[in-house]
Amino acid sequence: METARSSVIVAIDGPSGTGKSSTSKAVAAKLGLSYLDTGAQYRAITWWMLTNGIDVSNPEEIATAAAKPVIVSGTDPAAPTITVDGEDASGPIRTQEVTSKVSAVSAVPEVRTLITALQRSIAAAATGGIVVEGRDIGTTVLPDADLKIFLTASPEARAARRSGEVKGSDLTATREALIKRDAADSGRKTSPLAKADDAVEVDTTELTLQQVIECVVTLVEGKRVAA
Ligand SMILES: Nc1ncnc2c1ncn2[C@@H]1O[C@H](COP(=O)(O)OP(=O)(O)OP(=O)(O)O)[C@@H](O)[C@H]1O
Ligand SMILES: Nc1ccn([C@H]2C[C@H](O)[C@@H](COP(=O)(O)O)O2)c(=O)n1
Repeated sequence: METARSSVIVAIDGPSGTGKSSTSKAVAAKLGLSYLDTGAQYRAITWWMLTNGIDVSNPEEIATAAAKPVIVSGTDPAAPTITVDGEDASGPIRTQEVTSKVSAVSAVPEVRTLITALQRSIAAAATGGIVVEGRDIGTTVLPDADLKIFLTASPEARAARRSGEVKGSDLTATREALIKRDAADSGRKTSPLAKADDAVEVDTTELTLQQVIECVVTLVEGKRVAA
């Protein structure tokens, strides 16, 4: 007999610009789930390091400072928030400077241990279910997630999407920057960007955002009704 499950944990991973945030937020809002942007947490710790004079080219210095900032994520998909030591960090974490340094900071094992523990505690507290998006959610953070999705798209499509967000941006430079960041995120030793063996891969290159959202909603609904 099929029974409705009260909560579901969804892990959505993939490279930069594949649509993880847009899709995860929309799916969570539509299904009444919480939402966690784990990239925002790595950006937040990177921003704290930069504003506190930490040399982000020095992994030992990063490791020593990693436990100092207090990072708090709000999980309402309609208004996700992120604060560092009580200060709203949602704007500063999106600067070019943070984007260019976040891969180096997030590769430090001590940083990953702390942020992973934070992510697991947030997921455990979300008793109504949650969509968690990032790079290592299905492989490392929540290996027992009910549903794992790995979004992909061609570098050209991803660069075009990102360029569309910033007026006058250079498409080639945008493409090179995201390929470089993906290579760093995939090549690090500790919990690299990777598809979990049991993840469903969705290539979004030729899909509209609405089509991706509908596809993921269908997959989640399938999991919400337990066999
Ligand atoms: N299928 C799609 N078709 C067209 N545009 C899309 C699609 N999916 C997402 N976008 C757009 O692409 C941009 C990047 O999407 P989004 O921020 O959700 O990606 P992401 O995977 O979370 O990226 P990052 O990992 O860098 O944060 C946004 O402007 C979004 O509206
Ligand atoms: N689970 C995660 C999420 C993010 N990161 C790192 C690697 C990304 O380049 C960076 C920023 O993420 P974005 O905001 O672009 O989604 O954070 C990670 O290592 N693990």
